Amino acid sequence: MMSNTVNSRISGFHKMTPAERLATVQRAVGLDGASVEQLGKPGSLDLHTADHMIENVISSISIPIGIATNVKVDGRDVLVPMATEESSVVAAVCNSARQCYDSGGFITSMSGTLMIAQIQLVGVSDPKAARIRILEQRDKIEEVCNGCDPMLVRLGGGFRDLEVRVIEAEGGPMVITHIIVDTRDAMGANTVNTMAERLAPSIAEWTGGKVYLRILSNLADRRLARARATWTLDAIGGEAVRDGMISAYRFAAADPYRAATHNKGIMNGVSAIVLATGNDTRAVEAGAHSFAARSGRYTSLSTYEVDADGSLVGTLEMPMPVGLVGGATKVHPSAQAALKIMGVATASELARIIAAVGLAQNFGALKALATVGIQQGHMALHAHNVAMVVGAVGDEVQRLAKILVEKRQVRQDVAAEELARLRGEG
Ligand SMILES: CC(C)(COP(=O)([O-])OP(=O)([O-])OC[C@H]1O[C@@H](n2cnc3c(N)ncnc32)[C@H](O)[C@@H]1OP(=O)([O-])[O-])[C@@H](O)C(=O)NCCC(=O)NCCSC(=O)C[C@@](C)(O)CC(=O)[O-]
Ligand SMILES: NC(=O)C1=CN([C@@H]2O[C@H](COP(=O)(O)OP(=O)(O)OC[C@H]3O[C@@H](n4cnc5c(N)ncnc54)[C@H](OP(=O)(O)O)[C@@H]3O)[C@@H](O)[C@H]2O)C=CC1
Repeated sequence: MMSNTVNSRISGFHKMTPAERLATVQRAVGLDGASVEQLGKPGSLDLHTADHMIENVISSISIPIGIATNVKVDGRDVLVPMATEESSVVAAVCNSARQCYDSGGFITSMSGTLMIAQIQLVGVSDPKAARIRILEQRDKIEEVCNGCDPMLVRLGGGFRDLEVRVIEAEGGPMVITHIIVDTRDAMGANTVNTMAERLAPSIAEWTGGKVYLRILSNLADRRLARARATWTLDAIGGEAVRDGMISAYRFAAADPYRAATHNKGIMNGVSAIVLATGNDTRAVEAGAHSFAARSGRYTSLSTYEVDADGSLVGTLEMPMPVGLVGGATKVHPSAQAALKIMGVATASELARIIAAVGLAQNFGALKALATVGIQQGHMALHAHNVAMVVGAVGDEVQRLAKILVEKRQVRQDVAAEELARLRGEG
């Protein structure tokens, strides 16, 4: 990890103004003036940069970046930037991380930074022999792949392994070659796609078949990020809360209808950091859901158990193909600033923080669901959005949201009536 030492335990951070929060983060991590200025601009992506990122640009949309406090990962406090449009997501992470801070925070690990590219071969009469013929060429394949990206090889990455599978598909067997590549600090899609395209003509030549697709697999199961945390009974409020949360997990483990929502909750945290760092949200989401279905039955990405002391232990394991270079990560100035706030030096460190936050997010939702219900906390924060939808401005937003929460009626019709009353029109 990079060397900035930070204390993520910041009580009442949510009560500050955005400018005060930015100043607090600046002080906490020693953020440079240019990054502070960048994050402080009203719209933080200039049109020139935007115009070179994607096609047909007319503007850019701003999504709020919130800071998750109280997060400790592998003994290091970290302030985590999260880009999300959904209220209560950031608050939930702060609250969950606070409850495991004193029991060690999050312990994380990573299986590696390996990505898989697939080459699809059809039209071979002897697919089993074709498979062996491709495997015989391992040295040649390694040479071709590494020849595509000498820079990556210099950085310690490059070709690592070869797998060839014969799959039964409609219309006959297909021979699917997997090249497994260490892409280091890049997510690696472009890197491995180049290798697969370069290799494809040789595969056709060695086998006499026809190659169609040459593309990475988003089921990045050689790039798993893992996190675990312990929540003591004192921290979470007793056995009944713990047992309710375990039951909630077991529900998700057993039922795909529930697992989809359970995993959506995990992705609230995961996608928010992936987006804040300019990484590919769709790639991580596709990996998460395909990994959740790897046994043939869609299930929970996280687990919850009771340890020998009676505490609640949560774990999360999921593909985390994110990078610090490549794609938009280096291009988007806010993504660069987000990385500086976290003080990460490698893609693996980023992936591990994301896994920790995914677990925190899941814990927060399960705890609310197993106790008071999701609406109490979520709707209290969502009330601000409802207030703005009906036209509240300035301090009306806070005042109207408070009235809606007190009335336990966070609804637009009620908000409109109450706003009129506030303005003395009703
Ligand atoms: C919302 C809370 C945190 C309130 O929880 P609370 O216990 O009422 O909070 P509190 O006022 O006692 O404050 C405790 C701490 O929470 C944090 N906190 C408290 N308020 C804020 C705030 N405004 N902004 C930032 N942080 C906040 C903060 O860390 C604070 O400590 P302090 O700083 O005061 O020392 C809680 O009810 C919660 O975690 N709820 C879950 C919310 C959630 O999961 N939202 C996601 C959207 S719903 C969804 O999409 C997914 C879902 C639910 O369907 C997934 C699933 O089904 O599994
Ligand atoms: N299905 C999917 O998910 C797909 C996703 N994508 C997109 O691909 C992009 C990501 O591809 P990616 O390959 O990461 O991007 P890039 O090709 O932009 O960047 C990777 C390259 O950066 C260079 N590099 C510099 N420093 C490092 C380092 N420390 N570690 C590793 N590489 C380094 C490498 O060599 P060199 O300098 O020689 O290039 C490497 O090949 C994203 O935008 C994603 O949206 C694209 C297609 C499909």
